Amino acid sequence: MPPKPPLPRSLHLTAKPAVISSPAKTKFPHPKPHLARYHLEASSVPSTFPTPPFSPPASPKLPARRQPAFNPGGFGLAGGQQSSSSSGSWKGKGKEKERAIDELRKRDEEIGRDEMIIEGKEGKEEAEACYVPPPNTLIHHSTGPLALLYSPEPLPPFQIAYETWGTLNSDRSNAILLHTGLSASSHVASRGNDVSSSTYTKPGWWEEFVGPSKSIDTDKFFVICTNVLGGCFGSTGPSSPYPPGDGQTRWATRFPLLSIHDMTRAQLSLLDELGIDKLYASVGSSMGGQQSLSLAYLAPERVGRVVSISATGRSGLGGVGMRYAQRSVLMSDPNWNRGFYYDGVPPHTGMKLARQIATITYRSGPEWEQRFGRRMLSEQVASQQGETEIPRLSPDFLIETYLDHQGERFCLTYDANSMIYLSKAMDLFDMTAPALSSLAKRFNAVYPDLPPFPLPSDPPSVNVYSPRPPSMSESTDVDADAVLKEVEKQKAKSDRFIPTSKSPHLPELAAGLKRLKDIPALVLGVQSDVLFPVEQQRELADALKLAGNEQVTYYELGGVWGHDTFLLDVQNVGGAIRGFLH
Ligand SMILES: CC(=O)SCCNC(=O)CCNC(=O)[C@H](O)C(C)(C)COP(=O)(O)OP(=O)(O)OC[C@H]1O[C@@H](n2cnc3c(N)ncnc32)[C@H](O)[C@@H]1OP(=O)(O)O
Repeated sequence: MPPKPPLPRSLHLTAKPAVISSPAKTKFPHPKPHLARYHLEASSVPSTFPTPPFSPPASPKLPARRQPAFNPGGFGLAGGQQSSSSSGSWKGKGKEKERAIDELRKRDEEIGRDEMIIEGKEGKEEAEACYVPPPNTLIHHSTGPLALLYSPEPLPPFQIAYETWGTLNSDRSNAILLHTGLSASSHVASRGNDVSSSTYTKPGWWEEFVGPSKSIDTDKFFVICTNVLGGCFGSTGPSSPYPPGDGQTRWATRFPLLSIHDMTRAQLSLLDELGIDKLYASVGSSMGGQQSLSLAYLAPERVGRVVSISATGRSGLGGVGMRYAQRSVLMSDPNWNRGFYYDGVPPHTGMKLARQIATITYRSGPEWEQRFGRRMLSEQVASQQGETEIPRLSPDFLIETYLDHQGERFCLTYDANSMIYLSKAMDLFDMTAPALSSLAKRFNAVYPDLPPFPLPSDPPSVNVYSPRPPSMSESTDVDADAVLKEVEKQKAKSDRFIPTSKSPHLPELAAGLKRLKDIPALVLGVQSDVLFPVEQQRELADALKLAGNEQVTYYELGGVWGHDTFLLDVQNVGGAIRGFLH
């Protein structure tokens, strides 16, 4: 058995106040082998990059199509007329369609991206081929509809795609549920479902973290990862058939607005099917960290440990603004067509630009200083040809070509509507007591017969899977005074507590997280993260402690990888998880 990776040396277990690790110690050059090949000779510029002069991509002319009523919240079925007519929107317009596809193909050939070109057969939705779930994905079918927090209409019976690694032990006590970030599939690692016989060896997005003897050791744990509700890799989402079972067309923006709590309630349905009463741990990064906290809130008795990496207890407005900018550029691509693009050409340009903005929030300026400096493509071309360098308007700084490449690589591999819905769900995430109470109030009033959405002050026995306690049946009103009183109580406590966080929201977040007070928690943040800044990590860790949780482990990492550190830093992030789980 290979030796276990050592525990990170640069990490500090947080005493009170939190100890901050010394600033960036990340080794550079970048340790990833495939980057090593990205030297600065012009010859190493990826062939996928357009060569100068850079001509603006021609927008394929789409045939006019009936515009569905825009209905992003999914309330009612205003866009429903689309369902019968949309697949026919290309009908009788074969030439126009061919021309549009030809133009797209020409453009893709120009930039050497022919392998990504839409492979759709005549009459088949082209976008579909690009985001199929991994072949070994398992599907959980819910037994009933899912009542949603922001919609008066429940989601009809849904499905959740998932993969597993390792073996569930006889008392079903070794299960770890991994929650993904925004755009990932359930494919965390290769050889899922049955390690010994699985031949599906494509590396997953946490390949170095999950496996036999790795940080999340599949010799010891039974690991489950789902594609999130609203995603596009096998779980029900905006690209799923609508009406369900009909298969004629897609939900598109008729899909109801989702909350992170809806996603985790959908996961509970899978845990029920697998017969797992209590998880050994709920682990997630970024949006996955939000899910991890949500699950622990909704079902504290079912979560043995909670891990939140580069996430937050309440979405900060810096992140909300950046995600809004991404959605704005995407939605202004005419091909987005108010979300009804499944029978036509997908919003390639909008997705590409949105991903460029996203990438800026995933990494960091200091990383790019080290990785690219102020070097330019024109410099390389000129030096190769013995000419004087002339800067270009088109992407020239290597950071520009990098962002261009990231956008290009992503834009047809993920569903634009899934991106919009999940990014909005991240924005809406707020675990402060007033926010949770108002969600509970709305949900419990709309669904008086269902198990309740718990109030922050409820004991663990009040949860989203047990019958509504009789005491709650009389009134679904939230006692606003009680919420305020709890916040005041936390405020008074915070005078005696020495927090590292300067957040004015600490007392209300602590009041919201009271249900997690008995669950050992790992909170990990990264100093160079601009999306979920380290202040939000301190806020979360401090709020948990203020709520009475005496088992909070807090790590703050240096390094330049920003938000994506959770995908890259196997030693420190992986080591912290391993130490916490054992
Ligand atoms: C919000 C949430 O909930 S979660 C968000 C999480 N983050 C993400 O989704 C981002 C996902 N990131 C990735 O997928 C990354 O590829 C990682 C983290 C897996 C690996 O990162 P790195 O090893 O640093 O590679 P990175 O992707 O940055 O760069 C490598 C690619 O860029 C290309 N590249 C590097 N420099 C340049 C450049 N100057 N110009 C053009 N292309 C470049 C390389 O050729 C390579 O291309 P390829 O992947 O097509 O072979």
